Amino acid sequence: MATDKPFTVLVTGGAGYIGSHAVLALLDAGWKVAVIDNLVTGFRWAVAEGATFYQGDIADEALLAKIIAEQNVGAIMHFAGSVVVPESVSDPLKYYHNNTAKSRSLIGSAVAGGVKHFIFSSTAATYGIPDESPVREDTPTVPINPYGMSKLMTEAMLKDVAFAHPINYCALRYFNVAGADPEGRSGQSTAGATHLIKVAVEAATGRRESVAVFGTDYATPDGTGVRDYIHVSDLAAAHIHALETLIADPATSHIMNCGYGRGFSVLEVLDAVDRVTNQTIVRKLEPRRAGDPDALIADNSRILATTPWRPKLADLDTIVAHALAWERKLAERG
Ligand SMILES: O=c1ccn([C@@H]2O[C@H](COP(=O)(O)OP(=O)(O)O[C@H]3O[C@H](CO)[C@@H](O)[C@H](O)[C@H]3O)[C@@H](O)[C@H]2O)c(=O)[nH]1
Repeated sequence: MATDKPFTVLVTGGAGYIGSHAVLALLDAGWKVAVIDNLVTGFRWAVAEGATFYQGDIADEALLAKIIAEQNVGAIMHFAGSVVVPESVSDPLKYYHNNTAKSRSLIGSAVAGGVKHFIFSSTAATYGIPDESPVREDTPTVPINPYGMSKLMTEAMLKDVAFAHPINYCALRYFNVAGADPEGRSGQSTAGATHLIKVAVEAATGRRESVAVFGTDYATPDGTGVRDYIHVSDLAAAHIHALETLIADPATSHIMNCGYGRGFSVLEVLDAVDRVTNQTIVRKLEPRRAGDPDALIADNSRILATTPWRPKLADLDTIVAHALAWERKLAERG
């Protein structure tokens, strides 16, 4: 595609769930895209054809230097990392290695290669169990697991590096990411997923017998946990708006929540899945899962005020319908 964009965007983890959607959104917006992914949890087929693919490790400094030079990389969107919260509790060093140490190496490669812009995939897990919801960016960050801390440490590195070197950054703190590309080009494929909407559509397509409802005694209207579910394609679009805002104004906000500012309970999500599929999935009421806050909803006023990003796919049934369509596609593939 002909492009008026000034440089290539390098997407780390572009074969993964969120990264592959960012690649699609960048290509759709006319950006030139390169992807680096080690394919440990990502899939080669998830990388859109228009992107130049490099299989390798983000901490491979020689490879990064080569990619940055030969692709004229001016921005990095950094998604690569480990993302399973309970695993981060049982194997914290894996998270400090994959998410923190390797990010340190990648940021070093960006500075050495003269990359000017860095968009970082951060998380609402940096807030831990906040005292109040909606959560603002200046709500204290007190992660309750190594996953959240590994991301918060990377935010801290970026802040210090951006002060010392000619690179600017934006860290996007995601709330609960769900759904799939509306055109069916990508989706969430990880086996053994634990995320509610993924689990629920697996049940709706016969890959599981039931869905556990973890806790019915939370301080929420129906007693089940409330989360701010954001469509993965809206999230991908937020990255492009963050990048374009950063290019226009390097002093723009460096931390932005990504959510819709509204929440749904576990039971409301399961009801949506029933509505969309016209069936009733089996609910198993179980005790609370360790470390789950009652409610986690983004205050998204900063990203709305700072960038032109606006939610387009916020309807819960739409999110579920897209997740379901992708799940059916996976089932057909076997
Ligand atoms: O089988 C399930 C799975 C989840 N839940 C509940 O559903 C809600 C959402 O859970 P889940 O989809 O697992 O997401 P979270 O635990 O909210 O964590 C997400 O949001 C975090 C940010 O706070 C990110 O860091 C994590 O990567 C991301 O998984 C919570 O109330 C869970 O207790 C169930 O009741 N049954």
